Amino acid sequence: MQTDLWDRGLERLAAELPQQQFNTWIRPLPPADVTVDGAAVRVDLCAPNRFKRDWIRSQFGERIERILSEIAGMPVRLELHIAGAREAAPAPAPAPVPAPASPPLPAGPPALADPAPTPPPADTPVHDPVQMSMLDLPPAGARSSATSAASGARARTRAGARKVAEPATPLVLAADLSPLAESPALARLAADAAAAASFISSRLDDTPPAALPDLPAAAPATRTRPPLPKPVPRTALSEHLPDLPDLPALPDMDAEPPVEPAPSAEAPTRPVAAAAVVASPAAGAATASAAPAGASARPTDVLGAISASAALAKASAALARRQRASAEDSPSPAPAPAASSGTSPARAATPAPIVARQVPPAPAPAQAGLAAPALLIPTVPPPSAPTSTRGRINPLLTFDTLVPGRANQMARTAALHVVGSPGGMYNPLFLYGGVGLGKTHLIHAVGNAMLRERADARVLYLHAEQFISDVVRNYQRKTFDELKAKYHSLDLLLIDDVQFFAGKDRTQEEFFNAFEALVSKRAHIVMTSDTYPKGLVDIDERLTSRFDSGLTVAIEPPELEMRVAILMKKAEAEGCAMPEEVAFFIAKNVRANVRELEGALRKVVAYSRFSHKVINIALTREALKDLLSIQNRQISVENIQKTVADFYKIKIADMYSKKRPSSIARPRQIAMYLAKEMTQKSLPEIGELFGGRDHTTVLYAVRKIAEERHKNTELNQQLHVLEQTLKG
Ligand SMILES: Nc1ncnc2c1ncn2[C@@H]1O[C@H](COP(=O)(O)OP(=O)(O)OP(=O)(O)O)[C@@H](O)[C@H]1O
Repeated sequence: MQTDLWDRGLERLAAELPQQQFNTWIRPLPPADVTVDGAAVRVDLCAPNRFKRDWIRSQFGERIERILSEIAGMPVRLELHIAGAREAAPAPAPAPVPAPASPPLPAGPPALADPAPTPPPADTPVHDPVQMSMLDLPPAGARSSATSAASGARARTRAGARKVAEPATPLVLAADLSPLAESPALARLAADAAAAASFISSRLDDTPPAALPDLPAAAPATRTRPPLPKPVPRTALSEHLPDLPDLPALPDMDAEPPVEPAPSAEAPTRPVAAAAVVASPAAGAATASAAPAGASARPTDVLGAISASAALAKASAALARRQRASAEDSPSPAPAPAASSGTSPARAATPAPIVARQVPPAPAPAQAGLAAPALLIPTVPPPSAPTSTRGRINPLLTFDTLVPGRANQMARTAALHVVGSPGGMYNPLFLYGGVGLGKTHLIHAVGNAMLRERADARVLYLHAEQFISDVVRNYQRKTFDELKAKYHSLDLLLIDDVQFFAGKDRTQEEFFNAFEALVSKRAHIVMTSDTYPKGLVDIDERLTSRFDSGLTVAIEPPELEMRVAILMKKAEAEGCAMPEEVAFFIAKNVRANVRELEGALRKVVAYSRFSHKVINIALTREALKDLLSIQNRQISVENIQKTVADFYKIKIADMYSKKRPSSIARPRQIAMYLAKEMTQKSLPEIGELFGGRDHTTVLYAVRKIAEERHKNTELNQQLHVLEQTLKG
């Protein structure tokens, strides 16, 4: 009966876990060994490395055991091993191991937890083919293929094993943590895992203690391992450089911004938050232009070169803003002669009333998948690039280059739906979320996909500030018909950061008119904002209620797996060898948003190139030391307690008190959650700092808030605010 226990368990896990988590952690595991004793079952599972073993144990151990127990109809004990270690030394007969509920591991200084307990030698980049498979995540519906892949190799059943007397769960989940106590950082990791183990075991206390089996001493596992997937080939980006899509020429930085000051004072005054369209290529160009300089520099110049690179990135962002402002003079696609004139196309162009776009010739199949994200653009395009046909849509920001994950799953699905049936459901589509989470990328992806579907579609992307500028200019020139003709005739309007309309009455009026005109003729509108419609301030309710009338979807900060996948994908496109543990290290320490992840990756790559050293944890730690030390300095549990107490208007003392009314207990749970998310403290350490609470209380709070965050928009918003406040 137990022969297919693991396969059936896989099916349940595939159904219960978010797809990306399943694909990242569970699917690549080789089939488990199942050993049955009359009263209980033991399942032996191998993870490819220690990091994964510990992560799977702490994050999924309890769930796996529960699911398998339900399927088996008897208690199931999960044993997790490191693949190589287990194969090299067949498991001896398990001896009873005492399992302290919370091992007394040393509390270390607030250093960074290193997710890879044993970093490889500096010159040995490690590529885990299993992990690399993340880069090629299957589409929705792949669960069945995932499980059927696993069903090729059946879990085996062994019967007749003798029984053991000790309770199994604490033993299994707390086992094998001792090596982690070697360093304080690892000790904290171990403490967390042990705390999780203890918590899990406490929840499974009603399992009959004598019901679990021991294994026969001479029964080493034999298993059929499916061949590991081949590592994704790392193609040098330079091979494809000539084939990269053309990008807009960069404007003259010294030129004055073209938008004239408006008497109505409605002209944009705030700095543009989302400059992705042009900023990203520019930032990429900045990195690239720093590289040759750095390449010829002495290794001692590395830090200077990196700051130069950062300065260049900043300059290019400013330049991008200029470029966007310049585009105000040419809100419509420039006529071809102007675009190819070799001067700044934005300046040469004359505003045209209708925005019509055409897809440029599709790249050859070999390059189609290469659409490199912004980080990876290594060169400035020639000024004669034919930009006019694409207008403001960045051809690099496509669905192909957008890594999917739980954080953007809904938004991405909705966006694909818009492409599939524009003007149909979900109109308008309102995407919101914190900075750098991919909102701009996603609406460009919609634009690109739409143009690919319908070359003659009239599609316009613009930042809200560009719309404001347009309104101001037409107001000054009294050319409202032009404005109407331009916007009301679109098939798809993609407008970024609509929170910038705040307080701009005339702009809101015009946008309202455009909105009504477009929706009534079944043209589609996709908007982004930093908050949900009802959270927008100083925007007329008749607009915000319309924003909310289609589909409103949040984009969340990416979870660990997604951050790793993004890093691996961007590094791969860069043609750079990124060991998996380095990706984990960066992803664990840079959590805020994708833009920061990109920045961290860019630094590491530059550091490696300038110093001619291979990328490993030590180099990464060195390259990111400023970033990491700032994080450590700024975010302490005390800081979190104070910030949360201020936010919810309770006393700081309530963070340590035993009071239980929900007006106090809830902020306290939120503070515990943030402490776990934003610091390197272990659960017991956090419990101690919250008035000596047990680690299980902290774990409960962390899970509760994490789960609720996905369902409760208001809580999610509050957490965003708190996180941004804490990050400064
Ligand atoms: N899921 C993802 N996969 C790959 N790249 C991503 C993803 N999400 C974001 N990025 C990249 O991160 C960078 C920032 O994304 P983007 O500009 O779209 O963020 P945003 O949400 O619009 O931020 P802001 O609110 O500051 O404008 C871009 O280079 C984008 O390509």
